[in-house]
Amino acid sequence: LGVCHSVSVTEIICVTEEEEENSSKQRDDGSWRKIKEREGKDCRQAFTGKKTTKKTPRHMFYVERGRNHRWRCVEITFRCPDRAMCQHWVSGIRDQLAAISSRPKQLLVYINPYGGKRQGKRIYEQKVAPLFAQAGISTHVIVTEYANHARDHLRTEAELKRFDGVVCVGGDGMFSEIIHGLIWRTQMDGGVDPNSPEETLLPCSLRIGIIPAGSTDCICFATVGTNDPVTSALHIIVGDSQPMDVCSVHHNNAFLRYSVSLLGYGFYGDVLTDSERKRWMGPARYDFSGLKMFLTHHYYEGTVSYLPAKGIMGTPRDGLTLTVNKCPLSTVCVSESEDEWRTIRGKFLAINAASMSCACPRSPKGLSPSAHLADGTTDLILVRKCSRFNFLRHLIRHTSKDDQFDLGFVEVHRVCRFRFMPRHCQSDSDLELDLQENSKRQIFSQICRDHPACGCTPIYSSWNCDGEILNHTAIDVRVHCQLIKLFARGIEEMAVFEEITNPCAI
Ligand SMILES: Nc1ncnc2c1ncn2[C@@H]1O[C@H](COP(=O)(O)OP(=O)(O)OP(=O)(O)O)[C@@H](O)[C@H]1O
Ligand SMILES: CCCCCCCCCCCCC/C=C/[C@@H](O)[C@H](CO)NC(=O)CCCCC
Ligand SMILES: [Ca+2]
Repeated sequence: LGVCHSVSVTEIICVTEEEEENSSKQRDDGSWRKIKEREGKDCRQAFTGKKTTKKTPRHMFYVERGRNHRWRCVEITFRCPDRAMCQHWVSGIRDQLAAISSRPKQLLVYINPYGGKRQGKRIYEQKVAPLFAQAGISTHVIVTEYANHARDHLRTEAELKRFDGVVCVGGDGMFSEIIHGLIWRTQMDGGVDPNSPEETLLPCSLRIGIIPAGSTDCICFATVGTNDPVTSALHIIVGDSQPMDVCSVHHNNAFLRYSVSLLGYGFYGDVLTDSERKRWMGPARYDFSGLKMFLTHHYYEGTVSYLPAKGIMGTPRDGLTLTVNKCPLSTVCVSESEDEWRTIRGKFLAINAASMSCACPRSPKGLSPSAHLADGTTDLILVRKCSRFNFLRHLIRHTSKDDQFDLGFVEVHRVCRFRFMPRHCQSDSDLELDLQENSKRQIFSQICRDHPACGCTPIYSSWNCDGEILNHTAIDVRVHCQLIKLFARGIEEMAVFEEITNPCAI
């Protein structure tokens, strides 16, 4: 009593009416249902000014915040002796909900039934579909039958005009399929050539929701704050919008792939190559291959050149984390002239470009904790050849509050473009020599597999591009600011429960 409980209209999922009071009753469809009474006390008072009434319960479903950024849908029952007054409230709430134009009404859903622990279909059917139905969202669901099914459907067939958004049920690999389909389609429809690295790409208008059902799910974790299907479904229903950068990756002016999370050469490339052979292990394959590649301790030589970002977007060492929809005021590569480029040659254990924090349950603060999702930059992290002990210190710091960049062999640059050239790729004659050298080394490394201390190292690693292996090692990467939008709002600071305004609402 005397407690004031308020719910923002933007966080109401729906209101429903029951025609009779708290007892078993017959519904129009002939079935029987017991009305549950829950938590209605405070709000019942707000509606009636009286303590108890017994007529015409109205149920309101709304978002309640739990721990660790999790959201739940909870129900409140209102009772009111005055039917007209009650009706007035219900239709008032419904009108206000209908006026929120950012809420999706029709969604195109792709489910990868083989991602993560192969639970995608069950997760969607049991946890997500009932919420969408309750919120009055209609869906067209496609369960994929093969890899790239979703990408190809989006590229050519999907009737995108019918929908307000696309939902991806799966992991980072499935999300990657969705963005490849959507970005490609958007460029084709707008007459832009996605093969040219110099083209300014057209932003995609449809928002994407991620229902996590993969192995790492780092894009969901880093944009919502948790890997929880119900939380993601609620962010979709309330119509959140979070813009996000996308990197295009080219090789010799030919398009290879897009990346939104990690582009990693060396350690993360090798972990991925090794773990792909162990898909049968499920998510544990990354731990196994991670340990193996840590022990293997390969380093790679090459040249990294980059265009530093300029503007007011801070540095990777700021120690700030992304908070709710704080969009950058300005970003950017002020000039793209050649003399702005910087070049670093060396021997690297890892070259990582993190366009967002890459936070995931393995590393709750991520590869680059202050990386912004939507500032048009990526954080280029160079880990030079060092001892196993030092590399372990660097890795362990991803799991604690310690700064993983505060080590002599690690450097980090906020950039909007970069290129990588493996050392042995620099000219055709070099390449021939190196191919010979590489095959010799590979024979050696075969022989020396059990003796990692002897230092045999293959010449090339591979690029891990959001969990997919790239076919080329020499790449040209460019960040496209806010090319896509998610049904998310970044990670909320726990104190910010009241009205949240989006300074760059779209
Ligand atoms: N029906 C399907 N059959 C086989 N592969 C599929 C199918 N649908 C999608 N895929 C592919 O499965 C791969 C893995 O999917 P997903 O990303 O959902 O799970 P994951 O790899 O376990 O998780 P994460 O990417 O988070 O590590 C993706 O590259 C996707 O292209
Ligand atoms: C001794 C303890 C050391 C612990 C060190 C933990 C450091 C973890 C950093 C995690 C970074 C994840 C980056 C995410 C990349 C995704 O785009 C990609 C696709 O899902 N996942 C992987 O490549 C899977 C990558 C898996 C890496 C292990
Ligand atoms: Ca970024």
